[in-house]
Amino acid sequence: MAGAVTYLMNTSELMPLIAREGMINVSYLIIKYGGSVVDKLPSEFYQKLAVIQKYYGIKPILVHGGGPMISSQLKQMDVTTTFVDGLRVTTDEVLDVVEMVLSGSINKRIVRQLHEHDIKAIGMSGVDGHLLQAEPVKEFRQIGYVGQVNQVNVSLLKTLLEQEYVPVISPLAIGAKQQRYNVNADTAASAIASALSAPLCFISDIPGICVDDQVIHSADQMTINRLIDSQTIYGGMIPKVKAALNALETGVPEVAILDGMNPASLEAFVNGECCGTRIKLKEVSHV
Ligand SMILES: Nc1ncnc2c1ncn2[C@@H]1O[C@H](COP(=O)(O)OP(=O)(O)O)[C@@H](O)[C@H]1O
Ligand SMILES: CC(=O)N[C@@H](CCC(=O)OP(=O)(O)O)C(=O)O
Repeated sequence: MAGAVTYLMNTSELMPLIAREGMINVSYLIIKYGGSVVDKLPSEFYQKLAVIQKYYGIKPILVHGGGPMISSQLKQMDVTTTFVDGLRVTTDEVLDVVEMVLSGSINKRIVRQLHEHDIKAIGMSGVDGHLLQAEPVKEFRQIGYVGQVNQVNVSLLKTLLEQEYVPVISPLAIGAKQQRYNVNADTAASAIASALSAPLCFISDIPGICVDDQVIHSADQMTINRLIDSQTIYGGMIPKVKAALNALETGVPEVAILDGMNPASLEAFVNGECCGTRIKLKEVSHV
């Protein structure tokens, strides 16, 4: 017990227990972290997660990626892999590897990391309990078994959350005829955030959206489209910003891209403070 008290005093003191202006006022928080940081997150990140759960009373849901690990496994197997606009071309053979890497090794590794930090966690993919139901993306002829989520089993999620579990979700989904789909982890997280109308943060290996090597702390739809057109936003950042905008369009109150190497950013996001890049549909003018 003495340990628990010391821990509380050593974090952001008791401040967050009192609601402050700007602090997000929600029950759930969707946190997506990508393969770029999955094995690099410092222990303080998980400590902050515990603080958010235990002292802010917010129920986190983790959605993870693992793109680089899938690519390296495919390489070991001599299978060539390609991407179209940040989405992996997914054949049946690739799908097997995606499921093995994401729902097998990465998902369980994250669950163990959470357990090490005294956080009750349960790992599952979108296939389990029909958590994420999907249909093929419209470009399926070009990119194969890539899905877009059309339904989230919210009642299953809520049952787990009520039991104080943190769901750790790998982004595979199930279709109408039991077909599995590979879903980009950013879009899976966005669909879950929309289904729960909960804030969403993307934890990545960069401090936010960068322009000329500088982080921009806020970006609206118009700015994002311009940055995509000029190829200032490219690769894996494209599905991320598209997922962010889609989330905002479907009722998600707050979306940000945060730096996984800065554990303070998660708590700053919850407190409504400046951190990473906040995505907006339209920049609000203060004049
Ligand atoms: N304007 C940009 N600002 C920051 N990162 C960008 C930008 N455009 C593209 N990126 C790339 O996006 C990457 C993050 O996307 P991704 O690799 O898919 O990450 P994750 O695995 O965390 O989802 C960065 O490492 C960077 O290489
Ligand atoms: C369709 C599609 O591209 N799926 C992704 C799923 C993993 C993912 O999104 O991982 P990151 O978050 O690390 O990018 C893939 O196969 O790489």
